[in-house]
This record gives sequence, C-alpha cells and structure tokens, in this order.
Amino acid sequence: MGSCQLEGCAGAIGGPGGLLFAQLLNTILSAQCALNLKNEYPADRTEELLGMDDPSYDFVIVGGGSAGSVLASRLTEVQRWKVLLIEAGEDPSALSEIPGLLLTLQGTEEDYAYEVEPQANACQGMKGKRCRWSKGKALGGSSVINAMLHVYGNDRDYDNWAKLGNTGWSYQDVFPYFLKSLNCPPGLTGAAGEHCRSGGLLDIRSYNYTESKMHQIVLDAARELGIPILESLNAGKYLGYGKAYGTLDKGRRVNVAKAFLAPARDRPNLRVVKSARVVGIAMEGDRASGVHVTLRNGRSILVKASKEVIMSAGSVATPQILMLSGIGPRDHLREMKIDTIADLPVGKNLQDHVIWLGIQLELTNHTGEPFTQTKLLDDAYDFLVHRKGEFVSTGGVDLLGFVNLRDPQSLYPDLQFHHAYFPKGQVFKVETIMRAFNIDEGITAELVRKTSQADAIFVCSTLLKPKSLGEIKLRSADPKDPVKIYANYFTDPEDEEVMLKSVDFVKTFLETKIFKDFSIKMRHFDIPGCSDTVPDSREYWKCSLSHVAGTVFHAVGTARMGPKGDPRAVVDPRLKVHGVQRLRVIDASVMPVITSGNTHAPVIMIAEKGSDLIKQEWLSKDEL
Ligand SMILES: Cc1cc2nc3c(=O)[nH]c(=O)nc-3n(C[C@H](O)[C@H](O)[C@H](O)COP(=O)(O)OP(=O)(O)OC[C@H]3O[C@@H](n4cnc5c(N)ncnc54)[C@H](O)[C@@H]3O)c2cc1C
Repeated sequence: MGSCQLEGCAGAIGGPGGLLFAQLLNTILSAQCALNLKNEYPADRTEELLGMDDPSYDFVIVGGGSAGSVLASRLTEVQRWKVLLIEAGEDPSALSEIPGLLLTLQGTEEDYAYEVEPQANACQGMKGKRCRWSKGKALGGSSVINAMLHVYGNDRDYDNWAKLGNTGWSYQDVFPYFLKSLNCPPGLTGAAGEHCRSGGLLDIRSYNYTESKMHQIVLDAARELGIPILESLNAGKYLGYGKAYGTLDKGRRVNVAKAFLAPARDRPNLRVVKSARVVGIAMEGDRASGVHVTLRNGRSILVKASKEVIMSAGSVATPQILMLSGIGPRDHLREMKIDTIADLPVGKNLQDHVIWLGIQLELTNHTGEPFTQTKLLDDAYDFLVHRKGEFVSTGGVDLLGFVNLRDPQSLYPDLQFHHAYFPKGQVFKVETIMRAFNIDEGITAELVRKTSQADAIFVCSTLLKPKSLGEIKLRSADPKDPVKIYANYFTDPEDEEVMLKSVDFVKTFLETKIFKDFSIKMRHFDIPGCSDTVPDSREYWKCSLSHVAGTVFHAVGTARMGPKGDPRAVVDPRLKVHGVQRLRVIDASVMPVITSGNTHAPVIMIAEKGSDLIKQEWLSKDEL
C-alpha cells in the first residue's frame, strides 16, 4: 500500500479520486486507533506510591482481574475507604477489543501461558506433551482474553455449595448478585425473563453471529431429536441447546476493567498500580498487615492495609502467593523451607473443565460463501469501519448444548458442547485454534489439510463435573518461579467414560433430516500418536481423548470455601482465610465445586457478593 504513494508509482491517482482513496486509508487507520481505550482506564500510580513514606490503604486488592476489578469498583463506592488495586499486567490491548481475534491473544504478553506438568494419559497431542493454561495478565485479567460467554451454571451448583456448609451461597442467595452487574438490552431481558436486567455496569449482548448456517443446522437437528431449544441458557432450564450471550457490546469486547473500573477511574479513593507484582503477604503474627510488592522499576516496597488484604490474583497466582506467605499445607511448605503460619489445603481441590477437540463433522455441501483471502480482508474492513461481520463473532462458540449422558432422567447436565465452524479453506482459523490449545505440528498439519477439502464443525465436548482433582504446588520459594500445575485430567476413570459417551451422542445427529440434507458426516483425522488404532474404534477415541483434550481455561477451587472444621477448606463462607485475620480470598479459587458452565459470570457474582460481605462487616464496625 505504502508503495502506491512512492514517487514513480504508475498507479498513483491524483485529484478528487486520489483524495478519496487517501481518505479511505485514513478512515481505516483511525478506526484501528479508536480501538485503543488506554485513557479510559484508571491511571497508573506507581510514582505516587514511590513518593509515599509509609504507604497505607484501608483495603489492598491483589490482582485487577475479573474479581479484583469488581471489588475495587464496589469498595470505592464507600467514599471514605481508600483502596489500592495492584495488577501485574497493563491496560488491555486494542487487539483484545476484537472478539473474532480472541484466540490470537494466547501466548502474547497478556497471557501467563502456564505450562501444565506432563501427564501420561492427557495432553499427548500438545507441544511438548503439555497442556497450556492461559490466564489473562492485564487490568481486567482473564476477562481480557476469554471467549466472553456469559453462563450462570445452574441452581443445583449453588445449592450444593450451601449444602457443603457454605451458608449464604444457595442459588436463591447468589442469584441477586448475578443480576446486580448486568446491563442487558430490552429484547434480551424479555427473552431471559427475570434472569437478565438492564441498568448494571456489565453489558451483555448477543454475539450477532453471521458467518454460517451452522447454528440453525445444529439447532434444527437438536429439535428433531427432541432436545429442548432454550431461549436463554441462564433461565431455569439447564438441559438443551441454545445461543449464549456474551460480555460484548457494539462489536467489541467488554472486559471487566472496562465495565467496572473505567466508570470509577476518577474516584479520589481509588489507586491502581500496574505492572506491579505482589510477591508475598506481610504478616504480623496471624494477621495480614499488607503486601510486599515489586514495582515496574524493580523496586520492592511494603504497602500496608489497615482493614484487609484481599487476594484476587486468580486460581493459579492466589494459591502461589498464599503459600509463599506461609499459608498452605505444612508438609509442602516445609519442603519449600517456608515457615507455616496457617496449615491449610491451599492449592488442592483444583478443578477444571476439560474440552475435547476430537469430534469433528464434515459438510460436503457448503453452508456459507467459500472462504477466500479477499473475504478475510472484507471482514477486517467491516469490523474496523462498521463494527460488524465475522470479527464481531467468535466463530460460533456461542452455540452451546447442555446434556446429561449418564442419566437421561436428570434435570442437570454433565456435559457441555461448544461448537466452532471452519469454512473450507479457512486455514488461518484452524491454525489459530490449534495454537491456542498448544496442539503440536503433526496434528495441526493434518487439520489444515482437511480444511482444504471441506467445511467442518468441531463439536467440542466439555466435562462439567470432573471427579479428577488437580493440585497447584510451589516450584520453589522464589516468587519468580512458576508454580507446578498438576491438572490430573482423567485420573478418575469415570471422567474418561463420560467424555467417550459424547461420540455416540454426536452420532445421533447424523440421523436427522437436516444433517442428511447437508450431507454431514463424522470426519476422521489422523493423529500421529494414534496411528495403531482403527478409525472410529473405542481405542481410537480413547487415544484421541488423551491427545486433543485439554483445558477450556476454567481452573477453580484452589482456595476452597467451606465452614470451620472442614479439612478441605481454605476460606470460610465469608471468604476469610481460616485462622488468619484480615485476609480474604475473592476470586475463582474459592469455588468449592466447579459450576456446570463457563466460570466467568460465577466469578463476577462471587466478587459482587464478596464486596457486600466486606461492606456489611466494615460499615458496621466503622459506625462503632
Ligand atoms: C482463554 C480463556 C477463555 C475463557 N473463556 C471464558 C468464557 O467464554 N466464559 C466464561 O465464563 N469464562 C471463560 N474463561 C474463564 C474466566 O475468564 C475466568 O474464570 C475468570 O476470568 C477468572 O477470574 P479471576 O478474577 O479469578 O482471575 P483473573 O481474571 O485471571 O484475574 C487475576 C488477576 O490477577 C493478576 N495477578 C496475578 N498474579 C499477580 C501478582 N502476583 N500481583 C499482582 N497481580 C497479579 C493477573 O494479572 C490478573 O489480572 C476463560 C478464561 C480464559 C483464560
């Protein structure tokens, strides 16, 4: 393009025509610049912090992710409370604004890209035979890189939390906190009934998916099979197929920092430091009195918290910081040469949803326009200038199915299906998803080859209630050392069996009229490590599962909530660390049992409720 402006370019156009084309280029460039929202987020206060002799705040929040952003916003509603939010990342990038490019964010500086410890029966088709766990490193945390799906889970999930002794966490108790954040458009509040509302800080919208007829074909097939089609996946019926809503608006991602911190940016009682890493909690006896922080210039400081330290660094970093500070399993801390302050099962109870990319369908009839490079550029233009088209969507992930294959009588799901559509020739998209899941070169090459032959739908089965538990351990007492993540996928054989059932379930779709009309069939692809198995045999599917199943990025539970006396619990139902004063954990780590759906909405709910718990306690103390 630039070369057209060079002297001597034969095609250079002058006069009004030239002006028009120059204007077009300018429009595209300014549309791209407008994606950058840096000035909308709270400013970085590192310098101010460095200038203070003895920095002290009422509350210090560690981690400005999905939970931390909500907390900082809600706690600074109390004008007399001074709050410091410490975030290891920077403001979200312009790239993160584009829903359709979400999978290109993995492995960038906005992703911690943790490598999970090797495991013999899982992640065998990943580079280095290791699953990679993405986690957002930015103001807004994982909400900056996630797929934006907004799913509550079901009433039984929370009623079960309450049954485990977590008073105040039944569905009835938590439901108002799901609603509190939401700003749904009028049509959606209608469809979802009382399960969505307008007026909150977090925009929830339809994904406005335009790429293919995939949604319609799959939904029609489900209908033919007698599977309920749900208007809303958050509305009281939890088995069926439907389209989810997402945290996006006007064609752009709504990350939690944009939703909750941007409106609070000018509050005089909110201070945010970025590119700052908390390396430990300062303890005075059994009381948390502040945090040790390494700032962007490498300088280490102590920041005091007169009321509370709140850990919101997510399900991997929160247990790491707790253990580095002497709060964790005594044996493990001894091994790491760390003195134990509170002997608690930190890092245990790790739960994740495992997703399987092995079940794929092939469409011999094209369902959309054939894919060309020009279409990709048209899509980019449509997005930049009109904020519409394929880049506004996420390739179909909003099409969800919730089923129970173990117990057909149950009202609750044990599997969730995510879908992704790949038009013939759309190599970029296949390569991107393979990179995002860390799939190795051999499998990627095979799927690229397949993509050049026909359209495809990935029907990605996701295990909702894993029985296998993982664990997070320290690698060393050095905060810079990444933790060891033992995902332990499929260590309970029942998890594998449930996943395998999804093959036969997906095959029932092949018998529907709509699938036959589109000549849809199962697509076999060769997995180098499974070459000694017969296609479509149980051995092949088991092998596929051990190669191309991995995280859907929902790790939770590493600082489990439970009542006093529960040997598995790290925090109590008010989210306070057992046996430690003035320290709470408020993030995905506290879930006692993983929810039956994507975990983002539940984390926001936990932070909304957590803020109220803090307000209830400290506002009454303040009044004394
Ligand atoms: C790629 C991806 C896709 C996903 N897709 C979906 C989806 O579509 N729908 C859904 O419901 N869920 C999804 N999830 C899960 C969901 O986003 C998470 O469950 C949720 O965001 C977790 O929130 P959190 O507050 O616990 O942690 P995070 O949002 O991860 O926040 C933790 C924050 O702490 C900061 N931090 C960490 N260590 C330190 C330190 N030492 N000092 C200071 N700050 C620190 C981090 O930089 C980060 O900002 C996805 C997650 C990922 C990664």
